[in-house]
Amino acid sequence: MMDVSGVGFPSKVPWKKMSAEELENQYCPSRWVVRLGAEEALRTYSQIGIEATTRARATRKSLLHVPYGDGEGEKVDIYFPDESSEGSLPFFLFFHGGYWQSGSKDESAFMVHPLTAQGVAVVIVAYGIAPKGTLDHMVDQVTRSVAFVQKRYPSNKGIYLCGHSAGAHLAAMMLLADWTKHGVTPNLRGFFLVSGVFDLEPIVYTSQNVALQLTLEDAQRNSPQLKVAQAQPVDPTCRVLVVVGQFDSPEFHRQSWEFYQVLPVQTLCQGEWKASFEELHDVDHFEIVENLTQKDNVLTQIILKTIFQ
Ligand SMILES: Nc1ccccc1C(=O)C[C@H](N)C(=O)O
Repeated sequence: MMDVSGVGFPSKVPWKKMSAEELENQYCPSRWVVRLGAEEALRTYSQIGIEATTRARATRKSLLHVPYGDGEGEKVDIYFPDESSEGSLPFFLFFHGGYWQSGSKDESAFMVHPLTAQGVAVVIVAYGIAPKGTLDHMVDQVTRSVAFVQKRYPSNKGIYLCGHSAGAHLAAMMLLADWTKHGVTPNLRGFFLVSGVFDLEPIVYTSQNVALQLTLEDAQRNSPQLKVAQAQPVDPTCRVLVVVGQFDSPEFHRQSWEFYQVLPVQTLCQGEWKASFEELHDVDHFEIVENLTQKDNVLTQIILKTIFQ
């Protein structure tokens, strides 16, 4: 593709100059894991997710497979702190990753133990992955899951959305949601966008698109990178944290940094979101979430501080 940036200036869209192999590589997070081989990294990730979920279900008060809609698979698992009054709590919703085509709520309860121990209710959200589900439908499902939590727990102490990888994209799309047609305005107080993809155009040219079947128009319509500057701010004190792992690929770093740059942040008194950007030291695309099983982990602590500030 042609470089229109001019000689001597780095292209604003470096991926357009990449070979197909390089683009594929940049958007394959497991190939950037340094501590393990790619396949072993994916296996370990799912194993840690399954163990955390098994533990959460065995030790925490929970409501499992609660429907948030009539569609197949439109379910959430809700985990509560011990001896809590069910409604008056901060709610932390997690949207799993896996390029909108893998992963499930049943292996994604990473953060349940440390967050519920501190008095936070954790909701792990399932959505209909590709090739069965389309991206537009996933965005609609996630929107309905957030509205569902607000309707079920109207006295909540804040709703916090966290997504990883493709799930961070889905969470970011909630900055653009039109809540009026859902009959409720969720009490959104924070977004934790972990190693996300916010401009979907490059994905169209990778093997991920075999299952996704995104057209360029689908990708643009679903790119918060292109839309968020025009979005209505949610709540003046709502926090948006964009975070990426040190060992994430350069394209993943660019995705997070550029999304942070277009967030309409500015100052609190102008009524816009308080945003911050963090590169987490010494973690890759998978460890960044695996470590949420630990209470002393940096990101766990950032999440707790944000919720209880
Ligand atoms: N399973 C995941 C869970 C979370 C986030 C990404 C993935 C991926 O599999 C990404 C891609 N297929 C990879 O091999 O890196």
